[in-house]
Amino acid sequence: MTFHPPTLLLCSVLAMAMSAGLMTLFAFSQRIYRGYFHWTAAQALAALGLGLHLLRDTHPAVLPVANLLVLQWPVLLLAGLRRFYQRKEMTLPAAFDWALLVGGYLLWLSTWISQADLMWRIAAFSFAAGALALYTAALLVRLDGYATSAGLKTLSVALFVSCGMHVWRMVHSVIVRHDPDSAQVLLLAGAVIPVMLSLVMVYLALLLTYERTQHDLGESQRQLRELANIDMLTQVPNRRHFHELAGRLLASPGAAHGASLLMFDIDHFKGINDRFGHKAGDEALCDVARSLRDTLRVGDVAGRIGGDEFVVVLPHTTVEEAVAVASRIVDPLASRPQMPLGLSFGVVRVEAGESVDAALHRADQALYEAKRQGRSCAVIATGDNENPVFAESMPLGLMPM
Ligand SMILES: Nc1nc2c(ncn2[C@@H]2O[C@H](COP(=O)(O)OP(=O)(O)OP(=O)(O)O)[C@@H](O)[C@H]2O)c(=O)[nH]1
Repeated sequence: MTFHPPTLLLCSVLAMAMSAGLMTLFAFSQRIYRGYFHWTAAQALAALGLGLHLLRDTHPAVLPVANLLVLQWPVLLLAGLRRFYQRKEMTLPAAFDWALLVGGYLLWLSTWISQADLMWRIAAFSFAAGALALYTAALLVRLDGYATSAGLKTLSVALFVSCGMHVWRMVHSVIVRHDPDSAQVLLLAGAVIPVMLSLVMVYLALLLTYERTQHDLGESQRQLRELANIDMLTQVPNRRHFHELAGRLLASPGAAHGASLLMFDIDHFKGINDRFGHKAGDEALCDVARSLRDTLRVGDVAGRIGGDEFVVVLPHTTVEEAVAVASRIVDPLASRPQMPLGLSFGVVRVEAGESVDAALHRADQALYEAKRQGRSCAVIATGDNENPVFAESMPLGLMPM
């Protein structure tokens, strides 16, 4: 089978122009990301470069422009990827891309000027194009998102294949140079490579856009969940989320057995707000939350359930051990340089099968009793919710304010 070179070239140009057109159309109808226009420009310029090849027999002077437009493709593709991904993710700076393009182009240009033999000219061009494809593929596989991106994997495979075809084309143009069948195959390869890459590029641009949209959507959902669950001031779970977490914890087999619950608040917090201002009050709340987070183990569940009111569920912990935890929460707050803070605690054991609300109710009564007994202390409540029995308060080392 023989091919008619101008017809083959025209088909390639049309395919590339259509892919550039499709990408442009997509850009105007969808939300696109940074870098997308570089990819579209790479396609359009390569199509233009191939189109100029149609004039090479009648106007040989167009060749230097035509080949530069074809060779730029991997470098503009990388420029787009550098904008799409974080700049720091690429292992080499952009200057390397452009230096390689200039080097490859000058190699072909000097061969074109110095060699009348068409085969050597083809070999030089294939060498430059193959090196650029290999370099681009090597950078892609080192990207952080490579392992999870079908688009990047497809593109890198296409680039490796393209590199292989260029090497094969180079070897054939130099070694099997006078075989007419080979000339046909070389011609076919020269037309197929750009079309293959441009089709992969359309797929990649759509897929990367889709992957980025999915990623952004997941990130927004994560942020929304955080906004709905976490108290923004203190960064501990809010009341609703605490109920969820504590309910799940107490329902888990074994965890409910031997769990304790601590409810505490800052003594005379209203006075702190009134005397030092709301900002100082907010800072006090943040310091309490920090001490709470630093003290808890993995598996403990804490929450801010009111203005200055916090609660903690400690699985596999006796009430005596829970009082020791309370003391550890208070310790750093006692040496606060701005003003020492006093905390009062209600401590209860969570009975097997008991709901979070029932345990909270008893802890609230114990906290009230701790306030009544002079604050800066912990009171353990036993018995049931109707008839709680309060133990003697245990001071937690802070002077009452
Ligand atoms: N700075 C600040 N204050 C808050 C916040 N939420 C609630 N408050 C204030 O916290 C104070 C809570 O005070 P009270 O519940 O009366 O208790 P208290 O003054 O600590 O008194 P005792 O608990 O009896 O020792 C109120 O004045 C609320 O306005 C907040 O997010 N930031």
